[in-house]
Amino acid sequence: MSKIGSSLLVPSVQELAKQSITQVPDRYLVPKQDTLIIPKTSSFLQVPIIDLNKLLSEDAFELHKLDHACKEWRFFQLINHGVDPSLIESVKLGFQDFFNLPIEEKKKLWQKPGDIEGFGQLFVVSEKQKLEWADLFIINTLPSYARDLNLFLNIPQPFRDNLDSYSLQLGKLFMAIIGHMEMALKTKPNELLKLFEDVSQSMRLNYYPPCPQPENVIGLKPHSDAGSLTILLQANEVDGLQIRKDGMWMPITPVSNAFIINVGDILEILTNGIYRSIEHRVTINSQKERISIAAFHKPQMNKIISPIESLVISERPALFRGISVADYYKKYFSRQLQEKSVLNDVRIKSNNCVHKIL
Ligand SMILES: O=C(O)CCC(=O)C(=O)O
Ligand SMILES: [Fe+2]
Repeated sequence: MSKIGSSLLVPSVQELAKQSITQVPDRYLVPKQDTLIIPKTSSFLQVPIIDLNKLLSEDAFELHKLDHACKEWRFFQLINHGVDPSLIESVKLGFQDFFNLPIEEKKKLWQKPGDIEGFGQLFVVSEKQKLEWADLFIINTLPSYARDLNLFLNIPQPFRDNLDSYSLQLGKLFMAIIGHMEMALKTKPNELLKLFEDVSQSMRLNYYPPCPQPENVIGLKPHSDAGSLTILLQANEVDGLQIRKDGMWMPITPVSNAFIINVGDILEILTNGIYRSIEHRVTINSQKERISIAAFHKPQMNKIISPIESLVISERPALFRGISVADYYKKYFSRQLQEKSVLNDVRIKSNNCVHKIL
């Protein structure tokens, strides 16, 4: 498979954090993040919780809740999702061991110049740019024939097999969610689903070490995900994820046994802006490491993405021009992560209507 991007090689932050430094190197120091935060105790703002069991039993109210969550929050937590809880536990434990492998072992799985899979970072396009306080492991997981076997087969067991089962279960879960979104959006049957035949899934394992100056670093800059839907597993009990809500940042504490699901750019394009991608960021803790696994889902690289037919009507003309998935990702990986800048590039600019950028 041809490669869709690369990122400059950077040192491991996990190794740096092990050295008990008191002063963070300049490359990671960012201006203080805007801290307009919605307090966690704010009771009027409840992150939507969607129950997949209810959706599967054709509960009309739950379908309405899903639609509302995607329109108003662009983000929800999913319970009763059907993914095997013992598998999830094994994946969490496997993740810890995987990142705790000796650095010599991890180097065998490090990103190669010109590629993005493996241990490393993303969106590093200049030696001068500020870096995030995190290490990643990136891997294409579905369809299984698209896997880089050199990388995949070098993941130690039993983590490799667990990651394999986890990726298959999440792929099915993704299709179930999209199927329900299609019903909520009242598209023609299969209009969205058919784009995701042989769904392409990649995973990003995020490891955020503790930092002695947490307010001066950022774990993950404000961004929207490029894919259609992200299924995120917060893999330990440390908070850090924040979503942008009404111009403020809202910290998210995962509900137990739930997945965090968020709308990405490609779904915003396909739904003609009815479901919009959500900006989010990750802050760092002074004492504790944080780990998470994001699974991104997109149509195959050669597919053209543009607003689907039933969602383009005279009162709502197409908001985005068509672009191939491959070209979208090439843009995404060729620049620093910056809010919704790539999506804004494919937005149709019209004189009569000012489209909301966020
Ligand atoms: O670590 C998290 O909670 C969020 C990760 C994320 O946003 C991403 O991997 O795109
Ligand atoms: Fe993200």
